[in-house]
Amino acid sequence: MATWKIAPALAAGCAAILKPSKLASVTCLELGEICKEIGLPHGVLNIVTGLGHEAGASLASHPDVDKISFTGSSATGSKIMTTAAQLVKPVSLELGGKSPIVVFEDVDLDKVAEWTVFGCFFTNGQICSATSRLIVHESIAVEFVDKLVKWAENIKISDPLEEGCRLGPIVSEAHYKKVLNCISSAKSEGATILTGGRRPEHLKKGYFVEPTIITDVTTSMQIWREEVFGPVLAVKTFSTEEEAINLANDTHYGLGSAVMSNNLERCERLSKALQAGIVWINCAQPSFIQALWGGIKRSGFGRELGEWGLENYLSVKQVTRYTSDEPWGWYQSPSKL
Ligand SMILES: NC(=O)c1ccc[n+]([C@@H]2O[C@H](COP(=O)([O-])OP(=O)(O)OC[C@H]3O[C@@H](n4cnc5c(N)ncnc54)[C@H](O)[C@@H]3O)[C@@H](O)[C@H]2O)c1
Ligand SMILES: NCCCC=O
Repeated sequence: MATWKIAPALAAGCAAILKPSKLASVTCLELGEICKEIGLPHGVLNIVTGLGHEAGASLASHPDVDKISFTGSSATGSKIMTTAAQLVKPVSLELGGKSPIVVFEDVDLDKVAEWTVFGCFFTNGQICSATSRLIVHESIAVEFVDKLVKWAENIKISDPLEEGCRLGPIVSEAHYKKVLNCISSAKSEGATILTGGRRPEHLKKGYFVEPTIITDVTTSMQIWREEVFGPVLAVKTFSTEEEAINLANDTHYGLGSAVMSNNLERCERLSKALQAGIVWINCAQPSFIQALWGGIKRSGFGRELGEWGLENYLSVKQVTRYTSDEPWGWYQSPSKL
């Protein structure tokens, strides 16, 4: 995702400093090597590794950094915005989400089961736009959720270097514990873990969590409201389109959303009604370099990718040249007195 920022920044003529996550610095350093190989002039792209509260915070508050483009959690985004405000520094923020996937009763259940599983469990749910809140029509809920459980239990969980792996480990020990904690809080609040919720039996080490589906969820539960950033799907049912929209929008996030229905007029209505920066119709997660990316509400602001991504690093300047031979004439000339 670093290239979502670096490519348009360099194309717009800016020099850039990339500060990767401490958990994912190596690929960014490799990107630096590639830039050297292709002859990018020294100093145009600078990569500073380090801890967020040290390296990240220092960059955010540095008077020579003219613009901050941040991808990360809403909590850190808020800190960065506070820091940047001191110097009236522009920011664009790509933050967290708790994205809904709304499934109507007229769909092909198997096709939509695969999209639902992919939308939430792809890269272990460690995607900002993971469609982690399933809102399914009550008339198909039992059959659909039953299928989801079968799809989830069929996912190959293994060392990501193993052939056919579709779910690897969580990024760190701390995050692994956070994911398990979210699941146990849901349980203690009265939700039901239909499948998953623990380490797979065949993997004795590594931060693996089985794909998890949770029902009997209420809208006040943490599992419905807060981002897990792990392979955890929370399920609620609806009876009318209006109820589905209200459930989908009842969140302080607004990044992704998906609607699954064979009625394209209904999809169109929902794509307008859903309060999110991204709407997928009859799919979830495919993203394209030409199509804008970004959220509303606490998922942030600003858009990356496509021509919108370039605008983050451009500043429009007004230049006015006076072309008339006539004087301006607002004041009376003293020579005429
Ligand atoms: N909207 C998007 O496009 C998008 C994409 C990917 C991830 N995300 C979000 O990112 C989060 C997961 O990533 P994470 O765990 O790395 O997030 P994080 O907020 O913990 O860290 C993100 C970055 O901020 C830095 N940082 C931490 N404290 C800082 C501070 N005080 N000042 C400046 N920088 C600081 C970290 O070092 C890291 O590089 C999730 O919430 C996810 O939804 C959003
Ligand atoms: N497919 C893009 C995902 C970006 C957020 O994590």
